[in-house]
Amino acid sequence: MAPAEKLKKRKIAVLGSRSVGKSSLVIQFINNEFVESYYPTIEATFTKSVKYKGAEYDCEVIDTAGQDEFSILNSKHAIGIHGYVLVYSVTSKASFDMIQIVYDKIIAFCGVTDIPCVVVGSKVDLESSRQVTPRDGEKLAQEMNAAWVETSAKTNFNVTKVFELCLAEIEKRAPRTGEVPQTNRCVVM
Ligand SMILES: Nc1nc2c(ncn2[C@@H]2O[C@H](COP(=O)(O)OP(=O)(O)OP(=O)(O)O)[C@@H](O)[C@H]2O)c(=O)[nH]1
Repeated sequence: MAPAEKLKKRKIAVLGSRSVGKSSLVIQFINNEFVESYYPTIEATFTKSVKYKGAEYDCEVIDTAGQDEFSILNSKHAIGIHGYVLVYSVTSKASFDMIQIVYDKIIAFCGVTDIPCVVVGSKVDLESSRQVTPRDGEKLAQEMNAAWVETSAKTNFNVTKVFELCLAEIEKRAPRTGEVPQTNRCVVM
């Protein structure tokens, strides 16, 4: 097998409201650690090789700054991205409402009707502060034709699963490997 066939490059962007635990999720996935203190992210990119369903993936994970309804989608978070991890906190209804807004921005920017995506309810260890039910999370993901999962970066619950589900969503739509994701939008650089 040629090296290019062995290692499939996949670029995954992690988006969502501020402080929902995007960095914690990514750091738990990459470094297997949880940091309690909060430092707002500007942007950080991490790489990790992941073995999934017999194939080796070279994953580039982009941890973005938190979004709100007024943020403009950064072209770097749309062009060349294979899949999306959209994170809300189960303890914040406002962050859950932001998922649809962010999703709509990606769809509009890319000029497509469907994107490989996993909707993630984070901080599930804080059950007593829950504001978003699993049923609501799952329903929203279904409407987006996306996967859905609840996680805790703190207890390392379902963290790897997030990225496996994202790879599965990517592969579902792009069975031929190594393709650069398509956008229908012209971009003036
Ligand atoms: N209890 C609990 N706290 C968490 C979890 N994940 C993150 N946190 C805490 O939530 C706060 C924000 O986490 P970050 O990972 O920095 O959030 P973020 O979404 O990257 O934030 P921005 O960079 O501002 O967008 C930190 O104090 C974390 O320790 C979790 O699974 N459980």
